[in-house]
Amino acid sequence: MSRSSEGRLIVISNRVSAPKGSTSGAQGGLAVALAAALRENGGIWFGWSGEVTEQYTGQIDFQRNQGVTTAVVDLEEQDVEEYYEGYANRTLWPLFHYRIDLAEYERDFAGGYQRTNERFAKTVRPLIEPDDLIWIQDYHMFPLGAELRKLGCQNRIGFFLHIPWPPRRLLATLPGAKALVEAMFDYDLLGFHTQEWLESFCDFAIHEMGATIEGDVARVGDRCVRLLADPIGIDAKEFAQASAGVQARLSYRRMRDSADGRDMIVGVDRLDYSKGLEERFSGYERFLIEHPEERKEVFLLQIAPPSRVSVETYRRIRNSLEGLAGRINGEYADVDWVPIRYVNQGYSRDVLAGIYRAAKIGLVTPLRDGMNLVAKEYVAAQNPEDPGVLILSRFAGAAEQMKDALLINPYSAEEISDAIQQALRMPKEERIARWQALMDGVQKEDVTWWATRFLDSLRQARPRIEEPA
Ligand SMILES: O=P(O)(O)OC[C@H]1O[C@H](O[C@H]2O[C@H](CO)[C@@H](O)[C@H](O)[C@H]2O)[C@H](O)[C@@H](O)[C@@H]1O
Ligand SMILES: O=c1ccn([C@@H]2O[C@H](COP(=O)(O)OP(=O)(O)O)[C@@H](O)[C@H]2O)c(=O)[nH]1
Repeated sequence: MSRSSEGRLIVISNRVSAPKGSTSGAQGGLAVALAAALRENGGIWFGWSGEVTEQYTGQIDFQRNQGVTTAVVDLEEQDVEEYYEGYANRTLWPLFHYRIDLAEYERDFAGGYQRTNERFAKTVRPLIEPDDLIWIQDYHMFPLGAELRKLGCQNRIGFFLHIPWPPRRLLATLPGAKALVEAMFDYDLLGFHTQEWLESFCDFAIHEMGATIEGDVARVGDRCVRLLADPIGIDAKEFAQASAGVQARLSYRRMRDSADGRDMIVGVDRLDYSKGLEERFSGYERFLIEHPEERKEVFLLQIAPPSRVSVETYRRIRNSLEGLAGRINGEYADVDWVPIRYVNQGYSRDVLAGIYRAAKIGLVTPLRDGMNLVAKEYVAAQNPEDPGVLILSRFAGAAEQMKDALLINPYSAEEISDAIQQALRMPKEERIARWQALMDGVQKEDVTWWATRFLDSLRQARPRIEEPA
């Protein structure tokens, strides 16, 4: 990453993980990526501590860990309910994943979201120095840039969206959609994982707000913002190393022993309705029905740690998935074989690396996903001489880069079933050729490439000039 002499990097995101070494805990890929960028540039990572306090004080807890300074604040119960669980995860998350049937439009959520973003802005503002580069992450914080501007912040501010941008007609159902997009013109740079999400943003801006697009700049009246499609990657080198480490070797051996000669198919996802887990199980069941001769030759290991458990839709998906796994196992299992091993526990990425490597197939079938880092980790963990096959949803952001996977429509049980059969029968030469092409991409377009492209582009933005009072 090209280090700038210009100033520090201030990263702001809802979740802040103290980096304890990228593969030592069950931290997501985003946390790893941001920690790497901060180590490189120096600076501060600000956000919510994940803790609840009786009354918001704005008191910051600073910590320094492995070259990264984190600065976190506690939120009030009401903030958590309205901002995180409410507007972020009951309104925006379903809407941006094309599930308006699940999206809840409540004034209290919108109000709490705005209030919490104002609180974040006031709290972080005194930490910002004139030369700092500010990088705000994700849908929890759309209005934060505008709030910082109101507090006189003239720094270059970039925003990166980690989830899809929905089609215009869907976004138009959100009360206050225009104001939300309007606020995005206070940023200097907007980053999306894919060209598709970027074009959907432009479509809304053009047709609902009268914007014009000139090259990579969107303009509404006298306000403009630069746009960048910048797919996030993983730390491929480190992940490949981790998959040769002790933890990974142990988990690889454990899985091979317990597989007892059968082929393992693996899925690893937060327990989230966007990940298409029910459709995945149904596709796998279709495979068992269409290929009875394969029944005892394979099994599906689905790792699905619970996520956002205080939100009702997440409790529902957990119940329905348990029911579905139980029914499929009840119907097809024998005394010496169960078709699905369904695990609600999270594992460290070292352990996951060994599990990925032991799996003949990586089954990644989200109905919509901003990127999906698991798809990239699965590829990075494979044995180059005998790699497994990645089956990937066309509707994951990762599909724009990973064309050598077996790309499927996750809504079609038949396509999932056919792809499983094709992967199991795939000759070794084809597996190696596909894997090599995928691995080249995962290595080249890694997490450093992602952060560097974004930050270089942000640095090129013209600094804003203080308006005369
Ligand atoms: O913080 P949580 O509410 O527990 O959720 C975990 C993260 O989920 C989302 O991840 C997204 O970012 C990934 C990295 O860019 C991407 O690969 C994936 O497709 C997205 O769903 C969310 O956007 C993060 O903010 C959350 O921390
Ligand atoms: O038990 C688990 C399950 C997942 N992950 C990590 O969580 C991240 C999930 O990222 P992805 O982009 O696939 O989906 P998200 O959960 O962010 O929507 C990946 O780095 C996984 O390795 C983990 O560390 N332990």
